[in-house]
Amino acid sequence: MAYSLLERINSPQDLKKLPAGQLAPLCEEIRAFLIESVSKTGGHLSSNLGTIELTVAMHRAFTTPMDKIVFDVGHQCYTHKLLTGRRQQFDVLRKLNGLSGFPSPRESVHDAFIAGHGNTAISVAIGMARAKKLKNEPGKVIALVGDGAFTGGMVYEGMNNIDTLNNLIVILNDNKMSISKNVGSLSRYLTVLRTNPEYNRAKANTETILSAIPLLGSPLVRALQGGKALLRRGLYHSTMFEEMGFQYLGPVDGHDVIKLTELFQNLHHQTAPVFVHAVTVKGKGFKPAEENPGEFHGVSSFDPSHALDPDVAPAASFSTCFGQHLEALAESRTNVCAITAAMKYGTGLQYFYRHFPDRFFDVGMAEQHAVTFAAGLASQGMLPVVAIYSTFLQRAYDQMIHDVCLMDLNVVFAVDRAGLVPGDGETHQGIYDPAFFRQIGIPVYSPCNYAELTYWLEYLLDQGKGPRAIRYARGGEPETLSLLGCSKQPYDVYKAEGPAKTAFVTYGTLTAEVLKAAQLLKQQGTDVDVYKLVQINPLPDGLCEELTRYDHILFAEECMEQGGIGDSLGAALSEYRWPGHLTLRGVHSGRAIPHASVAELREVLGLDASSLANAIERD
Ligand SMILES: Cc1ncc(C[n+]2csc(CCOP(=O)(O)OP(=O)(O)O)c2C)c(N)n1
Ligand SMILES: CC(=O)[C@@H](O)[C@H](O)COP(=O)(O)O
Ligand SMILES: [Mg+2]
Repeated sequence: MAYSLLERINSPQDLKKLPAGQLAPLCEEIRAFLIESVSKTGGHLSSNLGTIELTVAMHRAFTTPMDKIVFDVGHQCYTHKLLTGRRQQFDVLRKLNGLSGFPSPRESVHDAFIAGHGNTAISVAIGMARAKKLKNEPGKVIALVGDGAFTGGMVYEGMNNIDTLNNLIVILNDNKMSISKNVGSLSRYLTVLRTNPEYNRAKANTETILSAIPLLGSPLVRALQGGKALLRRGLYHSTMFEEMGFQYLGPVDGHDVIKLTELFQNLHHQTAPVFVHAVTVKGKGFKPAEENPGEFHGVSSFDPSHALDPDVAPAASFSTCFGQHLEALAESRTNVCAITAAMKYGTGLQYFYRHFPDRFFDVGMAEQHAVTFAAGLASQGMLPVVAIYSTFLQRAYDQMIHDVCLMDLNVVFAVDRAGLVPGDGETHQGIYDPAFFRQIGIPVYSPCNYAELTYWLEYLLDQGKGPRAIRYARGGEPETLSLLGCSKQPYDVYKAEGPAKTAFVTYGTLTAEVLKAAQLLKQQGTDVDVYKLVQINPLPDGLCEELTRYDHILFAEECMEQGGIGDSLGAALSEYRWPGHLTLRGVHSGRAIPHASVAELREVLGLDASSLANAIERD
């Protein structure tokens, strides 16, 4: 398809030169381009289709990089990237050395701040706006935040600190969706704002009447927004956002690019922090995505003419295996509850939800609350299973210590996306949890295939006591690991044919690479025994004694090396005054992990079979 207008936009300045009458046609071209391109590369689709007009209007009314546009989560930044000179890179979206799927200041001066985890944009924007004030710098800071992101507590911490920053603009992109339908009282409140005529009519009239009076209008409007809450409340229902110090404008049509542009251009005269409530449709303009925005939130490549069938069962994966087995276990274990932080389908909990809706809790993008909520449940005898991606669990570090461990409460952490993940890049890697669980003292189990996940999940529910974690990779089990069957012991040894003075030690799906490395070494005449751990913290009893018989041990893990499980093995072996040589292979801090396939990431990090085999040869 020809994109005659879009091809004329190679910088934000080009957009400003476009006649106003061509803005809506440009948005349609962007929409068609995104459907065509993302259907080939995969990526985030429905969120980006829903923010095209908002983004065009922002770049029409504001001037980056002087004005800062801060995206919350950042998965909806594709139009922003198209308008800032990166159209030609979309064929390598989320690919090694290609375009990131999230904002990245390393990629462009127009990307104000990195993003990937939600609820951060308002805090970032306040910091930037305050810095502009302190440095007496011109320019606005605009935070684009979704309604799903508004279910996270940090958003309220930020709004509590907006003070009188009249260079701050928060745009709420309200599409009633998180990844699945948005949840909680905030979502219900936004529905009132969208539909209650009191907010719609009274607000618009009051603002229009008052700001139409040139001099009197603005001081009076200022007074309404400022301390004169009683006066304001006498005039109309004030919104939660006004009570926090914003001038609230909305709800406005988030797809009317002309009106949005006019609104944003008027904000150059703002006298207070402004909150724009935009209403959009997630998946706008692509019928299958409009009808099923959750299915099209994150997509792999697909044929746009044959939309995904939402009733088709998801492919087998660790998440599906976890979700289906937890559902089965919960039948007789009536104290088991399941908690997700806005990732019902991502964690496979849709099965539990359909069977036990009363014991299922989607708390929104609120991982800290999820963990402490679980602690509250456990303190009263329930057995909560908290299913959170490794990367998102990072933000509940204190809650795990303070609210779960100090009282030794019965909480099971189901840590999904544990290890390297493709596509999402540096903000989403599941590489820190073994180190922080080890530091906190939470037992961790790492099944390498579905059979082990099934066995050890049941074990942890029935035998475990206090906080405990089971972690598993994104996607499906490697064929070679499925063939290993289920290790019902804390660790297993796969002996070489001949006597071995070298051992590989590893856990999880990286075992597939390690077994391949052992094969490569065998072909070169070197026998290596392979130890596969399931219980990784604390190290299993008897492991260290057994390992002291080797001269050389290579420990490989798809996690941070510093503080990782290899570290704990090193410490344990030194207590045995083991004279041998330990080689650690993991992820090193300070190394940005690019967006790429897991196989490519393992090569980049030296965790692929040949690198591991060479590590033995070399050392
Ligand atoms: C802290 C955190 N938890 C969970 C996620 C996973 N996640 C990515 S996008 C998303 C939903 C975002 O909804 P919203 O902010 O409304 O944006 P929309 O996709 O509707 O445009 C979630 C839960 C995340 N990125 N960060
Ligand atoms: C943007 C975001 O954080 C989520 O959409 C995340 O990309 C989901 O990851 P999975 O694709 O592994 O479920
Ligand atoms: Mg949303």
